[in-house]
Amino acid sequence: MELVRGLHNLRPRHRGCVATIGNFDGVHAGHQAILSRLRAHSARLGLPGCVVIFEPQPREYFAPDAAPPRLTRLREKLSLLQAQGVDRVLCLAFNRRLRELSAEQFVQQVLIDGLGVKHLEVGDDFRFGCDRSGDFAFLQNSGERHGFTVEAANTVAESDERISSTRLRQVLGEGDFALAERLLGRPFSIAGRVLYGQQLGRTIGAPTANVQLKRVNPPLHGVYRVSVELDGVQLKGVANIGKRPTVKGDGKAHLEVHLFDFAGDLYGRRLDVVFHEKLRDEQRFDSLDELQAAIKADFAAARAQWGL
Ligand SMILES: Cc1cc2nc3c(=O)[nH]c(=O)nc-3n(C[C@H](O)[C@H](O)[C@H](O)COP(=O)(O)O)c2cc1C
Ligand SMILES: Nc1ncnc2c1ncn2[C@@H]1O[C@H](COP(=O)(O)OP(=O)(O)OP(=O)(O)O)[C@@H](O)[C@H]1O
Repeated sequence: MELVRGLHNLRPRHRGCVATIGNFDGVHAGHQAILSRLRAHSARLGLPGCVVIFEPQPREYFAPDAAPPRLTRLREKLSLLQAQGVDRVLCLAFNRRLRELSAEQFVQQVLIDGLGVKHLEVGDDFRFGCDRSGDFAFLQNSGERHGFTVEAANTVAESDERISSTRLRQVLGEGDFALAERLLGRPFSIAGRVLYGQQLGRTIGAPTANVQLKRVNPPLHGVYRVSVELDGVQLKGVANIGKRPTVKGDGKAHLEVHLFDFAGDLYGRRLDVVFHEKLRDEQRFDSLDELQAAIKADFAAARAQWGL
């Protein structure tokens, strides 16, 4: 899969493709349905399938402090899109210039001049352009004038409710990982590289791998039962996602994972942490002794659930 960052990096060889546009945060089952339509049209026309995404996502640009948590950061999103058979991703910086483009200018500059789109696949509720003025009817009309076809994919629902990134955030917030798995078509996980921590964990009997969380605002908070696949073996453990209010920290959210019956060195490795169950909220304890006792209880609870 090829990643093109910004319109200015598009070359004449990129012209001629089938495309879809959106945030695709989480690459959930609704997104996967669109991507499957994209693959079908790509095969029919013998043209590459291209996904246009934005970084930051529009709401992160408009309201950085009030934007919803990210389900997938760029790297995770790209690897999930690749796994869905996408040939090319055009990642556009969402900035003032982009936000000011009218729907008409967006079609002209991105779809026609940039990508030479022959078929566009969108969801039935898709809106774009300055003030979200471009909708399906607008796209169909543009297509007729510029020579591309447009198709609106049917809504994918679960229990009569539309699957969306927003719904996933809510379901994850409620700790319903079984439902999250149905909406995603895979278990929810967070991937990242293991960084050096403060080395305090081992002194309180809980050595942890500190997984780099590039998200300021993760979709989960608290203590969870988790697993990690390492060299083909499933390791079981517990994780805490939070600001660690008991110890002096940097005020940012951290993801720390303790794996049971494991003593290897994980520094520098990429882990994909799969979440299975929420055990409790993160708390501020008055002493390290109390924190240590709580962590010990978390370990016991998770081990019991895992049958270890
Ligand atoms: C299972 C588990 C539960 C945790 N719960 C809390 C908590 O409720 N409150 C808190 O302040 N920190 C909590 N922590 C984070 C610890 O404060 C942290 O692991 C410890 O400070 C070690 O940090 P270090 O690995 O950077 O040295 C938890 C960690 C684990 C592994
Ligand atoms: N459940 C679904 N069924 C069909 N199409 C969908 C579904 N969810 C999203 N899409 C389509 O996938 C494309 C990308 O969607 P996008 O990520 O922007 O929205 P979303 O998942 O609904 O997120 P949000 O909850 O933030 O609105 C859009 O064309 C959208 O209409």
